[in-house]
Amino acid sequence: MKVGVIAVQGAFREHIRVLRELGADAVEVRRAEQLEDADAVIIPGGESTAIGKLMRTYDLMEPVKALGQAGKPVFGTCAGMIVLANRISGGEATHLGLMDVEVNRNSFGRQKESFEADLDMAVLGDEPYPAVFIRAPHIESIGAEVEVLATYEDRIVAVQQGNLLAASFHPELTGDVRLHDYFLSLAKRS
Ligand SMILES: NC(=O)CC[C@H](N)C(=O)O
Repeated sequence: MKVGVIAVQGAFREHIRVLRELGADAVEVRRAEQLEDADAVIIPGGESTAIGKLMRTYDLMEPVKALGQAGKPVFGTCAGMIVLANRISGGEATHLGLMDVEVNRNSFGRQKESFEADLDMAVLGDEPYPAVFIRAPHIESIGAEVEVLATYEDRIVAVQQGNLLAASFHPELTGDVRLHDYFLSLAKRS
């Protein structure tokens, strides 16, 4: 199982570490060729404007879009979720626009820069999932094909649309590998 992690900015090293711990062949992606035989892709957290700009500069937008449209799993965390969205509140220009969600970029920002919260996520079992939020976005609205996986204080913070997965928080920063494991299970099925 080869998983490409977009490695232009942000927390890509942490994703690579978790994926390798789970036995996946994780590779840092900075060139389109590195995505050629990828079974799945992760877009990490960081800063969405920077990630979007660098993905365009390195010609990574089209190949990632093509993988997602071909049914390969794509997981966006925090800024990566913003990069996946097809609407950004305030009318900002979108990036990949693959996922039918509207995101609010800095909904948990300023007053609460970062925090941890236990989330109920039925797809991960009964045990609460410890989520780390850092200047986190949330999902304001979703299309008909999108399933809510978790909410925090009535805000949607994790979603799935078939092969596409997105979370407001940073699953690569907690010791809990269940969400990466779930993502890899989607890749095995596809
Ligand atoms: N930790 C994060 O990835 C923060 C994302 C940030 N709010 C953005 O707009 O890109």
